[in-house]
Amino acid sequence: MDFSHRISQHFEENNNALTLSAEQLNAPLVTATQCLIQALDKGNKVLACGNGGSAADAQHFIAELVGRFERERKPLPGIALNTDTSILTAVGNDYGYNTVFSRQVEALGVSGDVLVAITTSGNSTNVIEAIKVAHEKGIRVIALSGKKGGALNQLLNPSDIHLCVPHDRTMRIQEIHILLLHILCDGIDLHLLGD
Ligand SMILES: O=C(CO)[C@@H](O)[C@H](O)[C@H](O)[C@H](O)COP(=O)(O)O
Ligand SMILES: [Zn+2]
Repeated sequence: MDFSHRISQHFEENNNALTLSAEQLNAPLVTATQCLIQALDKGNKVLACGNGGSAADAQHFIAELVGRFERERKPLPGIALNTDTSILTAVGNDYGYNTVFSRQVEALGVSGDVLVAITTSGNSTNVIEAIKVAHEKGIRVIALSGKKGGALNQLLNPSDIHLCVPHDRTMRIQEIHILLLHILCDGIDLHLLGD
């Protein structure tokens, strides 16, 4: 078994995906950074959700808002919708798994908030349902996806922001999603604290 060759292939594939993402996602990342800054400056909050690895990414991002990123600053308001097991099990059990995020957007979201919706396929129904409720409530959506965006292409509004990683493998998409979220954190800190 040639592990060494396979490992090299992972690095090379990641590198190629990263180069393409840098070319394609700079402009939407600027818009996403401005969207978050605008909401936070007005006192609004950030909601985030995703499944599996994307659930980890959502809570990682929110921890960097509420806690801190690289430098000391005030805590920023955000809630990861995939972290409360009582809500997830009650809503999942009583209303179905497809509603576990949308019901929380309904309960917690207000106009002017931002929903960071993370799905590598663009097709997870519970994330899609959360986006639909966000639209109903005047909540702007920053969607992180891959695999050409899936159902998000039909669903997102012109005022939403789509950060679609140009790759088809879930792991490569997730690796770049965490970079994108760190770039957004850095943009917020740059606005609040300067260079
Ligand atoms: O992390 C991984 C695979 O790398 C998995 O846990 C993965 O996140 C799960 O299969 C998710 O359910 C995939 O959902 P999505 O990205 O298509 O919305
Ligand atoms: Zn993963």
